[in-house]
Formats: sequence, structure tokens, C-alpha cells
Amino acid sequence: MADPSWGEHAYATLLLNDAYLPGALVLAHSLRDAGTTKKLAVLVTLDGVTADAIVQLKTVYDYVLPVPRIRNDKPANLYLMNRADLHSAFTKINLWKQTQFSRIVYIDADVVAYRAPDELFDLPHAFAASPDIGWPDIFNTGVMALTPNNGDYHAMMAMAERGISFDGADQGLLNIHFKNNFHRLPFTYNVTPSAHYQYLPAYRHFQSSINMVHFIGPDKPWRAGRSASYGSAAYDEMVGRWWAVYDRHYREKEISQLANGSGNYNQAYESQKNASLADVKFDTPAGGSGYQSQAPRQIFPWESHQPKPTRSFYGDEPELQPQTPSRTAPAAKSTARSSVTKSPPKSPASRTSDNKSEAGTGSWTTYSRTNAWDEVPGISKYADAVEKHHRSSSRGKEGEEADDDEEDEEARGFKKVTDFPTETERPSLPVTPAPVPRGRDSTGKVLPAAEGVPPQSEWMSLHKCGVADVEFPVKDPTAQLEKLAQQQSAMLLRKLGGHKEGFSGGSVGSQTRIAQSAPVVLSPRPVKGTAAAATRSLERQMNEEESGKS
Ligand SMILES: O=c1ccn([C@@H]2O[C@H](COP(=O)(O)OP(=O)(O)O[C@H]3O[C@H](CO)[C@@H](O)[C@H](O)[C@H]3O)[C@@H](O)[C@H]2O)c(=O)[nH]1
Ligand SMILES: [Mn+2]
Repeated sequence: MADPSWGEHAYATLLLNDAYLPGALVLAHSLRDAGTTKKLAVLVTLDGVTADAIVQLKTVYDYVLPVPRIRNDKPANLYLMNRADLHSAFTKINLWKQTQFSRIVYIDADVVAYRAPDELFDLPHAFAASPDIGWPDIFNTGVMALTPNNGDYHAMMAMAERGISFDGADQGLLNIHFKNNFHRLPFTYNVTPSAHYQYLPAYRHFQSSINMVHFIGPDKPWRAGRSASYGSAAYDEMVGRWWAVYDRHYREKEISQLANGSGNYNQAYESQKNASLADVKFDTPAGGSGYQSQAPRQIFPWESHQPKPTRSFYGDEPELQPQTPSRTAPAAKSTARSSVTKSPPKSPASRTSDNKSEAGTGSWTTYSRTNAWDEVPGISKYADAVEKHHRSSSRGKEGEEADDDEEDEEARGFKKVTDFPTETERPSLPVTPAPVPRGRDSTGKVLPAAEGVPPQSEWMSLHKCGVADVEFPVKDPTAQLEKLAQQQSAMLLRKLGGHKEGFSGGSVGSQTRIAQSAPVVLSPRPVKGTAAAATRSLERQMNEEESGKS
């Protein structure tokens, strides 16, 4: 019988036990929300993953594929990195046995996709991966584009049986097997934030090109809980993106289960549940009373006679913040498969510095105090421009106040110093030279007439004869000027078109040859036919004039 998945492209992840179930679910949702057109597969070891978990996986994955666990019987090297829990990471080798797929993009379960990197399926290379942050000459095995084949599979199985791996897990084995025979993907496909080392300026500069974030190490977002802070704004932001996806699909369900007193929780949610309890207990009718003793000590006198709060329910609260913005399609795009819950995207990724002490004051404390869009360069640039315009128009009347505004803005840290104009923006920056009086220099001295400049009448007819297929009404100077302005902008567009090509090639590295790289920054209409010929001819004409003058 023909296998219907033969030759298909599929994203695949791995689930060895229920402990990573929240990760696997969030990963799948993040890809679907981003509008992927590819199938989703999860490899599961049935000795570790429960039936309940498989039911959940089936709501969002197209294929749940049981695979044999491959354990490292010589796990000594795992202790070198303090990750004894990775004793069965060799199970990833099963990916190369999935020859029903022509191409697999493997993604660890601790990854959240900011956009769906479907272009990785079109790479011509048999194997591709991003650099590892701990040793950038090798690749990280959390994101890999691969072509399943029995040769690699058997070679790596032979290594696994002998425990050949410098870290005791799959990354140490795969890097020995592939050595330098891997195509190096940009880091943006596997951004591995570290709470210990963060190159913040680079993060701010490149954050808009992040494709996927991978939470390496033992502290996964779902273990630390929604409100944990890692002491790094960048890290917290990325964890916030993971929670935004989680909340979009599961927060409402979680809350209704708690409100119903349903204790029927999957074990994998244990730690998560505790964190959620802290977050939601005051949203639920029954929640408040048991926790009054945790209310903070009174500080201000009016706190003793504050009005009694009226009951409020989850869903009544005002929308404090929109969904974390993403360059991906909205949640509504997700398919019918993601029918676990139909949570509207109302819960933001909430990050607070110390939720535990604030828990007693209610769930609103877990909302972020920043706007999610503060980090979107396009929006902050627009806001900048609006403020600047406002300032310059008010400066005339109330100059001093306007200056104060500017100081405030800096104090608020509104400006991001790495927020440079992009390549495509730079040429369009307006230049307004100071007016120089006609026929005089800056000191007012009368200048001699320029030599070799044709009189105005000739200047107009000169252009007429140079431009093919374009009729110039020589006698009408206004129309003439308009025409010139149009040609001027056509030329500029053509120049920018050249920039665009360079940009899309460079964004992923030209050697990666990634097809249809998604975000087109600027798409000028091609200047066609006679108009193009006219523009070229005009350009030539102007060049000749230029050289003729000097
Ligand atoms: O108890 C576990 C442990 C792991 N996994 C799966 O195995 C993957 C790898 O484990 P993970 O905790 O994500 O490892 P990392 O912290 O990311 O550590 C690095 O080192 C690992 C071992 O070499 C590689 O597998 C990773 O890709 C690499 O990023 C996970 O994402 C899951 O898909 C489970 O399902 N359950
Ligand atoms: Mn991982």
C-alpha cells in the first residue's frame, strides 16, 4: 500500500516523556500560527509518553510517530555538562530512518518559532544546522534541515551503540559524524539565548530577523513558570514570546479547568499549574478568599479604608495589551487541527520581576508594563516621526517645553540607539539645502554667469530629442517639470530595486540560496517598456550633459 506521506516535507520534533509536552505543543502552534504549509510530525517513545499526552499531540500534529528509545549506555560525558536527563537524546537518530519524508526540518521541543521557516525545505544541502553558542565551530542539534537516508542512519546507530559522543548526547555524536560536512545556517534560525552571556546590542540590532528561539539548558520556560524573571530583559522578552503562544492556545482552558475545580491535570503541567494558580486565583470567583493572608502589608493610610472590590471574572478585564506582535500570521490562521481551545488572543505574555510577592494583589500585576510594540522598530520609528513633527510644530510657540519633551523621551529610554535607518530607507532621506539667493554667493557678492550653460529654451529642447517615445510639450514648463519629476522617481525606484536584491540575498547569506525569503521590504513596480527606455535614455543624456559641462 502506498504511504500517503511519501516524499512529503515535514517539520519534526521529539518527545521522550511528558515533561516536554508543553514545549512540543507550543512549538507546533507557533508554526501553525505563522501559517506554515508543511506537515507537522512528532517522534514519540511510547515507554515515556502517556496516552493523555498523545491525545493532546494529535490535536496539533499531523503525524505522531512511535520510535524506539535509543539510550546512551555510556553516559559519563553527559555529566560533563550536567545533563544526565539527556540519556536518551540519541533517539533523534531515528529522524534519518523516516524515509517516508523527502525532507525534514527537525526542531527541538524547547523552541518557539517567530515565523515559519518553510524555506529551509528548499535548501539544496543534505544537512544544514546553525552554530552552537557554546562552541560556534560546531552546530547545535536543536534545529536541523535533513534528508532522511539509511546510510547516515546506520552509521550513526553504530556510533550510538558504542557511546561515541563527546557530550554523551546527540549533539556530540552528530558533530563527530558530520564533521564539517554541514551547511551552516544563520544563527537567526536557532537563536539560543543565555542568561549568562547575552550580546545585547546584537540582539537589539537583529531581533527583527529572528526566525526561531531555542531555550537550551535545563531551565525551560514551562518549568520556570509564567512569571519567572531571568535578570535579562532580552531573555525575558524571548521567554515572553513562548508564553504568548502558550496563552493564546491554552490559558483559557487552564483557567476554566481551575474554576471547575477539575484536578484532572496532566502530570507534565504540574509545575506549570502552580505558576498558573498564582496568576489566576483572584480571577476566579472562589479564588480570592484562601489567599488573603498573603496580601501585602499596608503602607499608605488610605489602604485601610479602600472600597471593597466587586467580583470580576476572567474575560471581563480590560485589554491591557495586545498580543505580542509577530511577523507571522495571526492565530486565526491556524487550522482546524489546533482545536484544543479556541482561546482568543487576549492573554499577553506577562512578565514581572517578582510575582510571588505580588500575587496577593491580583492577576493584573502579572501584566507587562511595557507595550509589546515598543520593540517593533517600524512602529517606534513612526512614533518618533509623529513626536518629532509635533515638537517642531509646537517649538515655535513653546520652544522650552518642546525641549523638555525631548529630555523626557530620553529618560524614558524610548530611543533605541541601534535603530538605524535601513539600507532601503537611507537614499530617501530628504535633504533640504539652505536657500542661496540667486546669482549671489553666501556673502552677497554677485557671481559671474556660468560658462557653457545653454539658455533655457535650448535646455528644454535638448531633453525632448533625447527621450524616445515620450512627447514633451516644450512650450509648457509646468508639464515639463512634472515629467522630469516622474522620471526622477522612476530612476530612484530602479536604484532601490537594486538594493532590494542585495538585501534579500544578504539576509540569509547568499550561499544559503534560500528561495522566496519571505519579507519583501520594498517591491517597486518594474519600470517597463517605453518608459524604461525613456528613463535609460534620459539618464544617458544627463550623464553626457554632466561630462559636457565639466
Ligand atoms: O526529558 C527529555 C529530554 C529531552 N527531550 C527531547 O530532546 C530534546 C533535546 O533536549 P533539550 O533539553 O532540548 O537539550 P538542550 O538543552 O537544547 O541541549 C543541547 O544538547 C542536547 C544534547 O546534545 C541537544 O539535543 C540539543 O539540541 C542541544 O541544544 C528536547 O528538546 C526534546 O525534544 C524530551 O522529550 N524529554
Ligand atoms: Mn533544546
